[in-house]
Amino acid sequence: MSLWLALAIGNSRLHWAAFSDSRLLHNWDSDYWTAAAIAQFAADPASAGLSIASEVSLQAPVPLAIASVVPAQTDLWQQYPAQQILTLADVPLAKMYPTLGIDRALTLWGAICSLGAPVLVIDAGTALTFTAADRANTLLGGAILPGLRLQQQALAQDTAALPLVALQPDLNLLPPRWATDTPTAIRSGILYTLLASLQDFACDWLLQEPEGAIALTGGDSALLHQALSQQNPALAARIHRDPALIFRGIPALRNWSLI
Ligand SMILES: Nc1ncnc2c1ncn2[C@@H]1O[C@H](COP(=O)(O)OP(=O)(O)O)[C@@H](O)[C@H]1O
Ligand SMILES: CC(C)(COP(=O)(O)O)[C@@H](O)C(=O)NCCC(=O)O
Ligand SMILES: [K+]
Repeated sequence: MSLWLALAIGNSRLHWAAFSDSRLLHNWDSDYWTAAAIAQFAADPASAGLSIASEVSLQAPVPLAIASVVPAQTDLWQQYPAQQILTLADVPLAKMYPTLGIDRALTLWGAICSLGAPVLVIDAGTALTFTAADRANTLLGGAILPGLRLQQQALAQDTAALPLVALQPDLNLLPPRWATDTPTAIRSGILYTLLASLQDFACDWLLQEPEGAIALTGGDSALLHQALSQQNPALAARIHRDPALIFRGIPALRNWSLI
C-alpha cells in the first residue's frame, strides 16, 4: 500500500490527512512544526510518531501535498524534498479570484466531490468563511469574519477589563443570552452573533438554492453545530459536518498524479 500525506496549513495549526492511492485513511490536526522536525521527518518518517495504521509502510520521504494560506509556513515546508504545493490553478472551479485562499477553494471542491453542487461551505477556522459554488462548479463568492477564538482574543487584547474566556464550559448548554456577569456576556455575545451569522447566510443560500447542500468544517465546527442544533434543529440537520472536507477533493484535482 503506497502512502502519501496531505497537509493543509491554516492560520492556527496544521491539518493532516493520510491517503492510500485515492483513499483517505484518516485525518488529524497538529501544532506547527519546526524546521528541524520537518528535516527529521523527511529523513525518518517513522520518527514523527504519526498515527498511521501500522500495516502501512512509510518510505522516506513520504510524498506530501501542501495547501497553505500562511506564507511563512509555506517557506518552511519548501525544504521538504517530496512536496507539491497546491495552487488555485489545480482546483477545477470557475471564476476564482486571484487572492482567494487555497483552503477555501479546496474545501469548496471537497464539498462538491462529496455532496455535489450547488453547495455552500462554512469553515469555522481562525477566520470563519462562507464560500459557495453553483451547479456548474462556478465560485459564487462568500464572506470572511473573525472566528470564535479570534473574537475572544480580540476582546481580551484590545480592552482593559475583558478577560480571555473559555467559550463554552458545557457544550450541551447555550449560555443565557441576557448575561449578568462579564464572562457570560462575552460568551453570549460571540456565540449568539456567530449563530445568527451562520443562520443568516444559510437562509440566504437556501432562498437562492432551495435544494443546495450546506457543509460545515473547521476547528469550531463541532461546537457550532452542537449549539445550532439546540437553537435551530431543522437547519442543523441540513448541515453536513465534515472535519476532513478540505481533503475530500484532492485526488480529483486537475492533473493529479499522486505527487
Ligand atoms: N488545539 C487547538 N488549537 C487552535 N485552535 C483550536 C484548537 N482546538 C480547537 N480550536 C478551535 O479551532 C479554531 C481554529 O480552527 P482551525 O480549523 O484549526 O483553524 P485554521 O485552519 O485556521 O488553522 C479556533 O477558533 C479554536 O476555537
Ligand atoms: C480567509 C482565510 C484567512 C481563512 O484562513 P483560516 O481561517 O482557514 O486559517 C484564508 O482563506 C485567506 O487568507 N484567504 C485569502 C482571502 C480570500 O479568500 O478572499
Ligand atoms: K481552515
